[in-house]
Amino acid sequence: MNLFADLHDRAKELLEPAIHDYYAGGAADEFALADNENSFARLALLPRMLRGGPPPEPRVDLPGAPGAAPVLVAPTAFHRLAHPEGELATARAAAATGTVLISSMAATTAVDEVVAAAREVRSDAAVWFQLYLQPDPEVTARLVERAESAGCTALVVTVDSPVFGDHVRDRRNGFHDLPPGYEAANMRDLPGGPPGGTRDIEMSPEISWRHLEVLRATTALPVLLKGILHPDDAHLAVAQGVDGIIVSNHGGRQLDAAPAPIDVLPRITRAIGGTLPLLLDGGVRRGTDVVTALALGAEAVGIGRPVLWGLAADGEKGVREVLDRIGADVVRAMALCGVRGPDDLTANLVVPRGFGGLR
Ligand SMILES: Cc1cc2nc3c(=O)[nH]c(=O)nc-3n(C[C@H](O)[C@H](O)[C@H](O)COP(=O)(O)O)c2cc1C
Ligand SMILES: CCCCCCC(=O)C(=O)O
Repeated sequence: MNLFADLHDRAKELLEPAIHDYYAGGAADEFALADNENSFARLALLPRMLRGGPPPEPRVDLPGAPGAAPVLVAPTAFHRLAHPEGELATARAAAATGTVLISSMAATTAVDEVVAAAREVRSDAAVWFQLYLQPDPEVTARLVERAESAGCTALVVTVDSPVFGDHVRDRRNGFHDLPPGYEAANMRDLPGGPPGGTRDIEMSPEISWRHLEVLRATTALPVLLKGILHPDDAHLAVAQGVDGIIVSNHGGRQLDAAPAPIDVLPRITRAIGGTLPLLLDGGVRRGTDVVTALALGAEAVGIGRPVLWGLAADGEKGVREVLDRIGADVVRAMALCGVRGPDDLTANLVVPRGFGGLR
């Protein structure tokens, strides 16, 4: 049971089983997928009492997103498979709640339309563009131009996908391609693609820090890396001058042996905390999960699947419900912990659950 269980149930009723499985599934034995939520359940919060003060107002300053909610919409692919309005519905709901939307390169709606939908609702809505670096730098450059001219305020480069994870459910269901009538709309009219058609997204083990250097030389937008788990990579990211890190195991969809992000966050915070913004995603399902991640060094967190469940259950209204629920739950969790906002959250509020009472 979590804050979104009813929306997941409704989404499961409405979605084609193979599409539900694509969204819900993880890689291989789904150990990482399960661990993402279970690791939060293994942590407890030590609340402070009688602190006085106004109700918490959780807002954070992020690259290209001042005063944002501390919960972001993580990039997820193919929203039109969940609802006919797809990414447009997600964008409107995110904008209405002051939530940063990280729009996936694998969206079924082009990024300029996504940003326009968000900005119709709120003129300063922050949309970041998620990017898989492509082996052909010309293709990457064209995608970056698209994101820039759409008005995205940051780029999120996903670095955990040198190959696609082994999605066992998709194999079993024969779900390998987008069904007819859908396209990865950002991949239209790119070099090497079919004339007037969409190019495949390539995941390639060739991609290295050198590609990132080239990218950073071609854009003035802040660049965050998504999918860092090893503290040594966090050091390298700092040395490269990136603008932020999202600690993530891709929702358990890539390396199944990867640890839960919340379990490695303290090491990454110790390694590089304070030098650049750290974000986290994977398994965040309650306000207390958000508070735990912020206490352990994250500035903000992303949620992936719950947004898809809201979208499938009730379009824009359903996504809004998800973002409103988690927003209110964060305020409640902070108030119950006796903190006024993210700045009051420190690692000594977090203890292992069942930590031994008087010991
Ligand atoms: C159906 C689905 C599609 C995803 N597509 C992308 C994507 O296009 N790009 C990306 O960087 N991450 C993608 N992710 C990973 C999410 O950004 C995020 O890391 C993960 O969903 C967070 O975990 P959660 O779903 O437990 O909240 C996807 C995840 C799911 C479930
Ligand atoms: C080769 C298709 C790329 C789609 C990527 C979507 C994704 O990241 C996922 O986890 O699914």
